[in-house]
Amino acid sequence: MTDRVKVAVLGGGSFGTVLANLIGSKGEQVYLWMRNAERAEEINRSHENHRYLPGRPLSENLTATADLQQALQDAEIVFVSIPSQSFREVIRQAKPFLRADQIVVSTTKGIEAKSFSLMSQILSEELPGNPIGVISGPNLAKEIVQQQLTATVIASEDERVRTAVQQILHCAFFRVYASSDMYGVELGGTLKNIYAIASGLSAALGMGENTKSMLMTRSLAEMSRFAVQLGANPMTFLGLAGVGDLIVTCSSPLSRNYRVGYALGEGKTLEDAVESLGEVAEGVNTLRYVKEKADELEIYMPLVSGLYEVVFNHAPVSQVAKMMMLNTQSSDVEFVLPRADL
Ligand SMILES: NC(=O)C1=CN([C@@H]2O[C@H](COP(=O)(O)OP(=O)(O)OC[C@H]3O[C@@H](n4cnc5c(N)ncnc54)[C@H](O)[C@@H]3O)[C@@H](O)[C@H]2O)C=CC1
Ligand SMILES: O=C(CO)COP(=O)(O)O
Repeated sequence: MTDRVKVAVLGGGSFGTVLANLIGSKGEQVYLWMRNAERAEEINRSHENHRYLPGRPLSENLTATADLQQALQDAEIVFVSIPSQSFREVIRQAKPFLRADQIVVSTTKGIEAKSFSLMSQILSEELPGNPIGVISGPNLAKEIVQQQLTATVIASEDERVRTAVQQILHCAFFRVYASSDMYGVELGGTLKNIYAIASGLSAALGMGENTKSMLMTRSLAEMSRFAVQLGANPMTFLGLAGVGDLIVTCSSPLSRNYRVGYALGEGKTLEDAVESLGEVAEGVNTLRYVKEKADELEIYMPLVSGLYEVVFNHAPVSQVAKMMMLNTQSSDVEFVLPRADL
């Protein structure tokens, strides 16, 4: 008999592989599910994911598989690391193999088209009986695989989920903090991708450190304004899943969203910028959906509106930036001085 926890990670891209490897390196048995059987075999043979993490040896406790049933049947915790566009489809494929006592945790930082659902909402709809949670925080896959110190947030209304995920993930280079604001934590990770594009763009255009700081701080104001309108707790944005993830994604060329912005700033087309990544950059679609939602709910989001014009309507950045700078005067922290009281 063994008391080792069995875990499944769905999605064999950058983050799924890094997460499975972290769990495996703690001595737990982990299945990494991917749709491509040849690639799974190759990972098991070489103990390396050449496509997403070349040159990084993976734990011997990690088994890659293209067989969903094999991955899921004994798992106590299932992490889902599938881009938002395919998230529901994969959950529906997994559903026949899942029992109601299995914990399901999303790592995905995106929004479903049309429904404007976050991944936790998809999980609640598709798996109403399962305990669910989300993780989010400053978690660049390529730094975690190098064991650079960082932390994440496990958010769930269910205390058992928070404790189980803290136990399975925490280690000397990865701390796991808890939250009960699942929606806020998830929105933080999702919305910051938009502002990472804006940051990459401004870096490519040679904007200074004052500009960068203003951009990040006003991004935080805008994100929390939007999230509060949608029912999240604004205090969540002071934590790792809010300001923590915003800082890293707006500062690092390891962020794919930042790189898309940078490429746009260098004059590449959106199609070229996205294609040259070869990985998902959730922020592009998120920008589209959040712009629509903000218009519908009449939420003031000047950065989203301005970036939307630049990315999708080819508006010149200088013109958009000038318009924003000369906009009506506003409040710094609107939880201190509400905009309506100006
Ligand atoms: N890479 C990172 O640093 C981090 C990523 N995330 C989030 O995790 C999610 C996944 O990101 P990455 O792994 O980085 O993306 P990625 O682009 O590196 O890999 C995505 C993986 O999903 C697979 N996939 C896509 N559609 C599928 C389908 N229908 N069925 C089966 N597999 C499918 C792809 O084949 C690929 O292996 C994203 O929402 C991202 O925002 C979260 C934290 C950090
Ligand atoms: O969410 C991330 C880091 O926390 C990864 O960001 P990108 O998807 O922009 O690479």
